[in-house]
Amino acid sequence: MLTESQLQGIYVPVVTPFLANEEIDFAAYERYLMNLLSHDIDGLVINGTTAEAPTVTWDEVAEIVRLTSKLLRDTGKQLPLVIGTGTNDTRSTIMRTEQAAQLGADAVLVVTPYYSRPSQAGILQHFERAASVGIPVIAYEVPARTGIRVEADTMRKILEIDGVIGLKDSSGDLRLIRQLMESGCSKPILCGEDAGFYEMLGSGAKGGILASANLRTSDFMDVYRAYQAGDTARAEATFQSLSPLIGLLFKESNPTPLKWMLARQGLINSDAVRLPMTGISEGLRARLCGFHE
Ligand SMILES: O=C(O)C1=N[C@H](C(=O)O)C[C@H](O)C1
Repeated sequence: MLTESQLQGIYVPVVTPFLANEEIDFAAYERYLMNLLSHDIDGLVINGTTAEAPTVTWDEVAEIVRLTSKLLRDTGKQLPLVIGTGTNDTRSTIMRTEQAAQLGADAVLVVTPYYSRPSQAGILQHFERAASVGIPVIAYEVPARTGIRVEADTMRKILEIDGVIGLKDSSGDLRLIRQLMESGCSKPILCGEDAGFYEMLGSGAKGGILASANLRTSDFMDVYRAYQAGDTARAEATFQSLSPLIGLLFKESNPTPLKWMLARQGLINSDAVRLPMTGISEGLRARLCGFHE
């Protein structure tokens, strides 16, 4: 089980490679994951936004988790495995959280319940119930996707729940992390808004869950490690060198640009996504072509 103090560094959210018939391409996933594991990353996130959680079934998630655990065992790597279990329904979130625990997850990622637009009290209870399952919970605030904003005071209360070990903050600005730090929050906050990673480190983030770190992984690690070592000049310069790529990866909905780049580099076989996601535009392709690892 993941502890608060272990929730730091660069956690990479994995993609779900598909075949042309939209089935999961497990062989490609294996190749892609082995490459990722050759880097010194701090953790993996399965079934995040980057994995296309809305269109991947729970049975498929379970298969991906089993394969990932096997590859971790085979390579002797001991990396924390975080599984996304949050939905907009508290009961199904609890069920998935229980199943994630059975699958051997070290923690679960629970997104703010989207679509229903619950009250702040409802959001708090949602996290209380998820945490009551007994596996560590990382709260995930991503208002651009959920359509609802968790108030700083509610988030403070969520982070005070026993069993909630930290926050992935994809709110898109520094207000939430600053308010939480000012209120004395001691639980780790990880950046989930790639373009703001360096600034969030400066505001107290303990690392990031960053889709872009699937590419130029060593450079992302370098930003984090240099920052931790006090070499902010190096961290900032390396991050600046990553910024144009990050900008393009989020020009269209994540993970479609990322999958296109991974396929281009031969790390997965195809950039296929499941509808309603569609492939990237010709214009973005042309711009991404300019990037080489
Ligand atoms: O899958 C994730 O975890 C992430 N999703 C975010 C998003 O697509 O909104 C981006 C972040 O890099 C990680």
